[in-house]
Amino acid sequence: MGHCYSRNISTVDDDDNEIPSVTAQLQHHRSHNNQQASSSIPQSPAASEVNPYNISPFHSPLPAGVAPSPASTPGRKFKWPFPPPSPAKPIMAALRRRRGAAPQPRDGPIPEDREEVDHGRAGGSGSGGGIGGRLDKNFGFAKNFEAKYELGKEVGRGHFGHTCWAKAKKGKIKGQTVAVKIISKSKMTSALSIEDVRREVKLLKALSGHSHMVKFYDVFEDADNVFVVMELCEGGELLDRILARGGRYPEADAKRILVQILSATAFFHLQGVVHRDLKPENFLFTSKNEDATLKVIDFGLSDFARFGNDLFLCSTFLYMTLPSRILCSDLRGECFLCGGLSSDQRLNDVVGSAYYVAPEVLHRSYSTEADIWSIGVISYILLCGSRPFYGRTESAIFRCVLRANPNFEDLPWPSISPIAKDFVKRLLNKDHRKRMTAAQALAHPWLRDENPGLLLDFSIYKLVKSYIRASPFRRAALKALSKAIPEEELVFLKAQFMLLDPEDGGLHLHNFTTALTRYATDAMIESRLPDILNMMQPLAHRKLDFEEFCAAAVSVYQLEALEEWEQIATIAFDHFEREGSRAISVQELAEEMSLGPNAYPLLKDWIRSSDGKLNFLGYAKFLHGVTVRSSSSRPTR
Ligand SMILES: Nc1ncnc2c1ncn2[C@@H]1O[C@H](COP(=O)(O)OP(=O)(O)OP(=O)(O)O)[C@@H](O)[C@H]1O
Ligand SMILES: [Ca+2]
Ligand SMILES: [Ca+2]
Ligand SMILES: [Ca+2]
Ligand SMILES: [Ca+2]
Repeated sequence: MGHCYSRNISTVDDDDNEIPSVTAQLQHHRSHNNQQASSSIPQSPAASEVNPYNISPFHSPLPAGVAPSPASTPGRKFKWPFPPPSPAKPIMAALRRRRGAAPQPRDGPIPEDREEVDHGRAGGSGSGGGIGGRLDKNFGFAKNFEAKYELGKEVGRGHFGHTCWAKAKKGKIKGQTVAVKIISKSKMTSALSIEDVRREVKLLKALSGHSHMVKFYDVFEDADNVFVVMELCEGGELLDRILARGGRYPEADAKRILVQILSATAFFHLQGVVHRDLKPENFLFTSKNEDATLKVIDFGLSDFARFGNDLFLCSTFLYMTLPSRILCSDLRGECFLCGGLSSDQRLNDVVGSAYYVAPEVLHRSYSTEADIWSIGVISYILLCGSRPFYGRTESAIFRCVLRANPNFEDLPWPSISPIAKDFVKRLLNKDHRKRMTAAQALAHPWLRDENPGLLLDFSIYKLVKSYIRASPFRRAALKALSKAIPEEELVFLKAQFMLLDPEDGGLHLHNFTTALTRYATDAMIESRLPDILNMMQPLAHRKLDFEEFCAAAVSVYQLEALEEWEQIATIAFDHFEREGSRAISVQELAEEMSLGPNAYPLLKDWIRSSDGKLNFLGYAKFLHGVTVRSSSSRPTR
């Protein structure tokens, strides 16, 4: 228990001495699938000895004898068990306990009962959807699917639906072959699951124009199903290609894949959308060609990003569910479970496949950075053929995600370029605030040359918003910091500045608005981005020149993750000391940081007794808007 290690896809399992031939594996796989289809009897431990999942290089996260999910894609050459996308068990178990029901075993099989788990969300009862209740499953979609399309064979299957080949009988795309994802209404057993399907269709439609998003054509329904008609991607899943190669990509090939993944991600993040289920099964190639275009699919777990209003889980709650001491000491703020919300209000969803799930998804609210983590996991797998976080059970994987540092020492890492390693590490930072954004990742020196062009980074908006709403003292601190920004980051900031189309050397509010409008889809309109723009109102009456833009748009957390942080902070502090010359009291400082009197003892240490100014330590902490645990309120970010 608690062992964290990554696995080599192309090597033998400790427990097995020989790798069976590919054909043998396939035969095992087929017979296993048949077995599953013909009988629902759980496998005995004896049966698991011949279970092909035991020889899978992707180790089953399920305990011995527990059959993996039946979801499988026909025609797939290799099929290793990936867990279903809902590591919701810990939260559900804790809720049950809170309601006085018996706890469920912590390391039991991953729940397949989607109806109960409901994508990891609690609160079905609160939202009016109960099993067997009268749910309105009418979406208002067209009803004449059969008149327009001729359905062919199945091309893929997931936990929520299966996808078939089809041919358009009439209309604009007459004669064209398409893919149809068929989602059964019988699986929609709560208002939330219906809402999820509605949102999946809405997002697919809104994001459809981008070159790395699957193209949406049409949507229909009948009494039993919803039919989502989209572009047919004939090249199969990225997962299959990774497996076919034994998991290792030469850097040049990995880069080609990642640039496509990241440009799609930068695009939907700019729209205010988080995918939440980025994994190699959810990227498809348009054709069988080696250099086929990659497309993102499956917005079934997606949602609009929440910006800056994080909710917190308390350590007691987490201690019950994920026994990790790191979590407890790390948590700050108010728990949304104990902090007065009733338990039938919606939890922050815990979604995404276990292997790709970001630490903050496991311990608090999260946003677009969680997708970046998943891309970090994919990058790691592409480059070295192993998973960075591995465990035999779902909670073992989670512990590993929370505690373990991925291995960058063993083979083949010594042969991988340091710049590629730096790239992966900057995606897999456990602190979501220190991770690169998708637009930054595309500008990283490892990818820069592959890159078709820089993209507007939505996170700039968040940073500028908090800068212009910060106190003058804090802005002065950030201005001092901007004098010490390393060249690499300056290049990125300059590019973002130019993308915002400055006038007479500076940016006005309308430059920010116009730049967003240029890229806006229907998704953006429904997202929180318009709220952020509203909060930038103070910029209507002034202008940010490049120097001040740097102070506003630099991420202190990201700088702090750099090896040179100490030097950067020292240079910045020297500037600040010269310019921020006024003496401050503890009360003033607490006010600047919106902290209560509880924080006074701590803030005292930040102020030099000789002259009442911030000391170096205080300056560095002040820059981060550090959270003081004992204080009654949190600073705004
Ligand atoms: N446009 C498409 N073209 C070709 N195949 C597709 C297309 N869309 C989906 N598929 C196939 O169907 C599979 C399932 O689709 P999708 O991921 O949308 O379903 P799901 O039930 O939401 O899956 P999950 O279990 O990951 O939530 C995909 O992994 C892929 O193999
Ligand atoms: Ca459900
Ligand atoms: Ca699948
Ligand atoms: Ca999927
Ligand atoms: Ca899905």
